[in-house]
Amino acid sequence: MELLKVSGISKQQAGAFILKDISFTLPRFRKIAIAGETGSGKSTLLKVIAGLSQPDTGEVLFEDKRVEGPLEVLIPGHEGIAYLSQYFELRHHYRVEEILSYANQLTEDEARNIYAICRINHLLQRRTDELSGGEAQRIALARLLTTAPRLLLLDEPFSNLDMIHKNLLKSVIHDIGESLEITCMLISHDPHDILSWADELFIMKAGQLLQRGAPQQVYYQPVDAYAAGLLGKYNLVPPDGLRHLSALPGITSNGKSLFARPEQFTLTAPQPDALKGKVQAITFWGGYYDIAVQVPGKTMVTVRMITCDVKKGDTVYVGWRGTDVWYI
Ligand SMILES: Nc1ncnc2c1ncn2[C@@H]1O[C@H](COP(=O)(O)OP(=O)(O)OP(=O)(O)O)[C@@H](O)[C@H]1O
Repeated sequence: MELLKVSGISKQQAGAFILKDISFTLPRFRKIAIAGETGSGKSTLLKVIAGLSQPDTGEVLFEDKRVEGPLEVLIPGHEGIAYLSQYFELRHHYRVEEILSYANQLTEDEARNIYAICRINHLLQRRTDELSGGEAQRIALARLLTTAPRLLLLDEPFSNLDMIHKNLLKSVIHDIGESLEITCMLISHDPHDILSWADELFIMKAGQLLQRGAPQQVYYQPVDAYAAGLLGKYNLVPPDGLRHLSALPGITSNGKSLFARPEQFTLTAPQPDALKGKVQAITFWGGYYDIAVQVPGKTMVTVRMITCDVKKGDTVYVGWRGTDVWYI
């Protein structure tokens, strides 16, 4: 049985589509990351799935039961689905333990396990107005988890967190997936948050589901430049430029543009299947360098290297690392 079946969901606002004919199914215990430019409909999609936003057409089935929208029920929401908004609120002036015990549908041991996973044991005696933003968020998350959801929807959980709290929350979300086996859909703008975590990526564009696939697939085989750009830097060599790169093994001129991540190129010793070029710029990013090289046909390519022993103006040779070639 599928956990979730979304069929033909559309929603318009002032004549424009916020969501347009979205359909997909999800099995249990999956980790789905949703990426898309701002305004592409990510939050609205999660809210429709949670029963918090009313679609114009289409339906959501959760465990074979239709999720009713807010216009159809007295209290919006659906049993078994938990949605954590970016704008969550905890009731003021309560002790954390009280807030948690109101929502709790679990045994004491199970609830303790969730508090441990969410790293909030040390906060239970605090009042809700004595918490940092990151602490309050983990409590809001624990509160949702104690309602025993089977589907957890997280709307940009990493925004507004510093690196330390972001990493802490990443560990929490990782542990939720591992130990509680809850299906989770998460929205994030940052490729670092999602590529390593998700089983599958959903790319949204203008209210539509543009691409769906494993992180490696969407990263190396995006359907277009929009999907490519959401996941990091890339090279796109148009057909005109590609005619001059035929020295690279496996690369052909087929009227399309060559798509390549910077790490698919490398700097190499002079050899027949490498492109002679000149270094135009070097950018240090901490763990690697991006080296902009002008190759034949006046094409600029970015080559990513862990070390860098060249300087601007040097003549270099650009090789292909032998990974699959992708055209868009
Ligand atoms: N309640 C609403 N009333 C009117 N327009 C809305 C409403 N909610 C969303 N929209 C519009 O729908 C579109 C999609 O919004 P949504 O918040 O789903 O996008 P998003 O991809 O989550 O964006 P972001 O990354 O900025 O959060 C936007 O153009 C937004 O202005």
